[in-house]
Order: sequence, then C-alpha cells, then structure tokens
Amino acid sequence: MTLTPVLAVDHVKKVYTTGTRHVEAVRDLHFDVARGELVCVVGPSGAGKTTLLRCIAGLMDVTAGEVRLEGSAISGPPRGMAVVFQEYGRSLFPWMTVRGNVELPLKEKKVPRARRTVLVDEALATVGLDHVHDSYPWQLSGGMQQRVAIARAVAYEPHILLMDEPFAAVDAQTRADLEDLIRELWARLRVTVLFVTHDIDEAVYLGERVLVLSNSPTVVLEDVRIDLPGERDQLGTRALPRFAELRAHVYGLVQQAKRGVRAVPADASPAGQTLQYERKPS
Ligand SMILES: Nc1ncnc2c1ncn2[C@@H]1O[C@H](COP(=O)(O)OP(=O)(O)OP(=O)(O)O)[C@@H](O)[C@H]1O
Repeated sequence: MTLTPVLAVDHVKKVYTTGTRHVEAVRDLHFDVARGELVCVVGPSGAGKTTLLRCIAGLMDVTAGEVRLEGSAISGPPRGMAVVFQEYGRSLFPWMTVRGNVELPLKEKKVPRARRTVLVDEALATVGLDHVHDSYPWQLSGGMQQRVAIARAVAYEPHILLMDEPFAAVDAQTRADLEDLIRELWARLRVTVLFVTHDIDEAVYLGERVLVLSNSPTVVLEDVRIDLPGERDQLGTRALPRFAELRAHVYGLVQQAKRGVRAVPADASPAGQTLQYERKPS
C-alpha cells in the first residue's frame, strides 16, 4: 500500500511575469514529504527557495504543476499549515501581547476560548516562554521573538510547518538553541517540517533529508538522505565523521549548483544516499 504523502510538490513551475518580462524562477520541482519527516531545503542565493515556499503556502499561484497537501490541491493558504518567516519583527503585531499574538490565528480558526487558553499556555511553555505572556514583542530579544513566532505556529496544531530561514537574523548561540528546539518539537509533536536555510551545517544537523536545489530556473539537484543518529546534539553530532562527510557532500552540490549544474548522475553521489525523482522532459 502506498501512503499519500503529507506534501506533494508535483512538477511545479513558476514564471514571474511583470509587463512583458518573464522570469522563470522555478523550472520543474518534484518531491514528496511523508508524514512526520523533517526535510531541509538548501540552494544558492536566488535558487527559488522562497518562491517554492510561497507556492507551497498558497501565497502565490504556480505556473504549471501542482502542490497537494494531504492529497488536496492547494489554491490558497491551507488550514493545516503554519509558516514561520525570517522576519520575526514583522510577523508579530507590536500592539499585541505575546499571548495575543499566539492566540490570534486560533481565533481566526474559531477555536473555542477555553481550548485557546490551553493551546497558548502549552505552546509558550514548550518554547520556554511561560513567563512573558503579558509582555509585548518589542520588550523581548530577537531570539525570544522568534520563539513567540514558533509558539504561534505550534499552538495552531499544524499538519505541516514551513520555515523560511527562521534563524537567519539571530546570533549563533541563540540559533543553536533554536535548532535544538525545532528538533525537540518535531520529535515530540511528530509534526511534518519543511525548513529552508542558507546554512549547509544547519540543514545537515536538522534534517532527515536535505533537498539541494539547482540555480534558478530551479530543479532538485539531489535529495540527500541524512543517516545520522536521531538523537542529535550540537557538539557530539557535529563532531561525527559522518556529519563531516554529509556536510562536504552537500557543500559540493551547492558549489555545483552555483556553476549551473542541473543533474547529478546517481553513481556520482558516494556520500549521500540519493533519492532519484523521475523528471518530465523540459
Ligand atoms: N516578484 C518577482 N518578480 C520577478 N522575479 C522574481 C520575483 N521574486 C523572485 N524573483 C526571481 O526568482 C528567482 C528566485 O528567487 P527567490 O527569492 O525565490 O530565491 P531564494 O533562493 O529564496 O533566494 P535567497 O536565498 O537569496 O533568499 C530569482 O532569480 C529572483 O530574482
């Protein structure tokens, strides 16, 4: 029996059209994400990572192909999805308390008040912020604000969590803490996560798979299985020889992507256990 993937990105193409100008940002992206997977996406700057995420989040139409969430085609922001963006400063409402920010999407989802209280309390405790319910976002550090954004996504009880470079604007120590928080939440809540990052080390540390995108117009250059132990910690995991191999492998792929390479033969991938996808001829 074949299980329906939570997320199916089915030969997606995206062309931006401004007046008479056409920019083919994404050529043919094709991959599935199974329930409970944590999949990272890396690629050179301008590879189309944000474009892909916006298409998946239903924030923009695809030019061809289809994105399906639990078997249904996406044609607008789907209810079972939560998104955490890089700009936490802009994603939180400064005139609302932390509690108000986390509760807002639940009100929009028409969750009854008593249930909302439980969900907000649990989510804030989960991200270690149960002492700042009544603070305003601008009274918190950047890392704390990003925790509020994560709590808001978690409280929503999404089937899939999309994250677009969520830690790019925080310092290295906070970033490491937030990475561990995501692994911990993912393991505990069994939520499916698609995580876009510029950072190759972060992708290998976090992911069960790393999708390496080619340069724009984008295809999946390689889908690398990250066969590191499930229990990860910043010092031990990053010191493993296998971590170094996978990191070097993904780094090499990103360098190839920058040079315009769009296809890697399966047998040229000794370090990663590549998953191959059938491509439509373009
Ligand atoms: N609104 C737009 N109109 C026209 N072209 C666009 C638009 N948005 C993005 N592009 C182009 O699409 C391509 C992919 O951009 P996108 O922002 O998705 O890449 P990215 O991988 O997220 O980049 P970065 O890593 O630098 O954030 C780029 O060539 C970009 O110039």
